[in-house]
Amino acid sequence: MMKRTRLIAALDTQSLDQARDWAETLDGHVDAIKLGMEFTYAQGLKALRDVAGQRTLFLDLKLHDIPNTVAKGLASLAPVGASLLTIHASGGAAMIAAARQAIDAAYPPLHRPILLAVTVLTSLDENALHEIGVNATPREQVVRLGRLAMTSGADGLVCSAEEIAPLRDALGSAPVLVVPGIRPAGSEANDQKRIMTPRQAAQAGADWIVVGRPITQAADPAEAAKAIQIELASA
Ligand SMILES: O=c1ccn([C@@H]2O[C@H](COP(=O)(O)O)[C@@H](O)[C@H]2O)c(=O)[nH]1
Repeated sequence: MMKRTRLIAALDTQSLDQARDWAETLDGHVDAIKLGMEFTYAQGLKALRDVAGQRTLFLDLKLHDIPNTVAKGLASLAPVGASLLTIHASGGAAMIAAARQAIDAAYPPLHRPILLAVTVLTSLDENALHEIGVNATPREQVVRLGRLAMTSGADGLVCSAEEIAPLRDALGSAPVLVVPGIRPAGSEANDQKRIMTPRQAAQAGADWIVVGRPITQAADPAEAAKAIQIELASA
């Protein structure tokens, strides 16, 4: 039987009141909330715990530094109690391995977060990759970085829905695949370049999808989340 694709709402705001309000409004309509650098830099770690409460928290800080710094950074995040955490796969094998070790050492075994490596940001297309000196298609680069990340100790990957099938072909069912760049039909792409609908991502085999503005900027965020859940359930 196919696993259900779960919905993470990205609560991208600097405001504590706004994040709390969205989290409460979306209770029962989403499976997890995402807080990232915008909220964390503005409000700090204690506010992450306040907003998350008993909810499943995807803490998307995308750590990318030398191995020692990433390891210490992840250890410092342990009190937040996030269920999913991100680092950049392009930080390299030693950095990813150091992140793995830090999580195994600093987090209690029953509360270890899923360590996700971001492959190629969903805001990048092939031209943008060429501009930063990567002469590969997003698909080739995602599979290359995905393989590196999984052999270095990551539990899963952040990718666009376009790369789910090639990643499954290359790496099988083991990686947890978390997929942003999701746009319900008819909604604006904004700064995202590699996008698919919730249904397409679910059909391709996403474990989780991450949806921000199509929910938070909707006239009725709870209705927008409900519509996405209906789309996921019927995929
Ligand atoms: O490659 C990536 C990695 C992370 N994100 C995050 O997902 C959400 C998407 O928000 P939308 O408003 O639905 O575009 C956002 O928090 C990003 O930081 C991503 O988009 N792409």
